[in-house]
Amino acid sequence: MNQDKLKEQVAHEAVNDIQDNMIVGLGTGSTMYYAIQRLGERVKDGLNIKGIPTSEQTAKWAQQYGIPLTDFSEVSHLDIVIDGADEIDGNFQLIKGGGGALLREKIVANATDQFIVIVDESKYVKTLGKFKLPVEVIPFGWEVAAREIEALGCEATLRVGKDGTFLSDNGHYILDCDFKEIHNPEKLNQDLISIIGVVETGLFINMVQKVLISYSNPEKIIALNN
Ligand SMILES: O=C(CO)[C@H](O)[C@H](O)COP(=O)(O)O
Repeated sequence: MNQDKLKEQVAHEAVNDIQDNMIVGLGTGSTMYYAIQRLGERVKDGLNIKGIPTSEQTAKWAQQYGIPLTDFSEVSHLDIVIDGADEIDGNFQLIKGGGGALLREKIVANATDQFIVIVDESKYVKTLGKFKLPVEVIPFGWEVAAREIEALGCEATLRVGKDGTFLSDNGHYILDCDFKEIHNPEKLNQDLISIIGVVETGLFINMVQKVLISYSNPEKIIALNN
């Protein structure tokens, strides 16, 4: 089974957890696309929910599929948040931000006690770090922040989009940081966040309640509860 099919299956499984009257955090990325599509079908069939999107792209998809949206001016707690990830390890620690939405994703995930992560088998790793860690930084003086980040033991590359330097939905830059292997994600997160100019990191530490992983051979979805 190809990776897209695995993403679709795990996304559909997660949407089964959504019930009437919930406020739902909607993550970002290609796995979430399938979840939004499926959730839109359930809304069409009468499910009454409101979503909070973690990116402009997710907001567009949600509107396209008829999912009513709300925001933090109306809501302070979310009943459930569903999101993809770039890597997850056996301690439920994550790397996110491949799509550049890590800041809003972390704000939304922090507002629930039901943060559900949906991944295909390729994302479940022994040690984090093969995927370059996204770190969101203020554009002014980003070079200084990058040098301090590199002093922690990585190569930091400024992310480029199709129109030049990539800008997050918040108007910030993203540095993709190649640490190769991250053995103490909690400490690294602390070290990074203490650098002036760093807005947020793609390390999601001790935030996940449940992960759903789709496998192809044999075909199955495994739920791991934290
Ligand atoms: O963190 C993210 C976006 O900022 C995504 O959840 C992550 O990049 C996974 O994306 P995909 O489902 O497309 O593989």
